Amino acid sequence: MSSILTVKNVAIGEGVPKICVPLVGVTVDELKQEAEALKLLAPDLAEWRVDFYEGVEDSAAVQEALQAIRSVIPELPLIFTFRSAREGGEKEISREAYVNLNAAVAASGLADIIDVELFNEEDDVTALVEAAHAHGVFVILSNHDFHATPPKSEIISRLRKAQALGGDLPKIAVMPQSPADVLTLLEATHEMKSEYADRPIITMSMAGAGVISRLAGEVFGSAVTFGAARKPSAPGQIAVAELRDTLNLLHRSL
Ligand SMILES: O=C1C[C@@](O)(C(=O)O)C[C@@H](O)[C@@H]1O
Repeated sequence: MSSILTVKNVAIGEGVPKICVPLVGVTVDELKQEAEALKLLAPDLAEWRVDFYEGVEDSAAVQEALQAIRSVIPELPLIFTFRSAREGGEKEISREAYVNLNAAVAASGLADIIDVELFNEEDDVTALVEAAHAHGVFVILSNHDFHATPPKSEIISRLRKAQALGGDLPKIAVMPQSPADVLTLLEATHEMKSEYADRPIITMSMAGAGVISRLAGEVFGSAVTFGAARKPSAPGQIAVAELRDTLNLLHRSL
């Protein structure tokens, strides 16, 4: 597999890390307004965090919102993400609902990438990866620790598992308790990228201390960085314009 993943015209894994902006609206109207505001920021990708949406448990309402978002940003690669409460998201839904939700969106042709949490039943993960790929949809296999930073070996082992299970973009977000934890995430990223990954990976250390990891992906090996429009979807996301300036500054220095 190539170490670059091209989604619409965006080459993930090449050059400057790609900027993704999350949509976190509760209603369809809010989502439309957010999508309009996001368009002006011209990010490389958008992520719909469906766990914030009031209609998340109603499949017709999810399709309606997805169509509304798509009508505003038809060309932008779109990630569909239900982030569970146990991994820092807004809600918890049943195992069956999670699988059905993601499978329906993968089949709809309205999202380019679905985010599947690695720590689901392995059968569910494999089934969702297969279903997505059957529809030409890519998969982020993700893991989040909102409390701590696991040891380097554990971070690498989770990213390798995500790759082994067929995730097109293995991803991990961890919380630093100290500057040393940020270094652990950066070292794990660099080692994964240089020793094991045959595809782009996404990593970040969250909150203020971790901001450096959202800026330095091109140096250490993370291909996508999440920036905030109005409201961040996780601690440590910075505004898109500042993010872009810093990414470009680092790119020019390399
Ligand atoms: O997993 C991620 C990364 C993230 O948690 C962050 O820290 O930027 C933000 C989430 O919206 C996204 O799904």
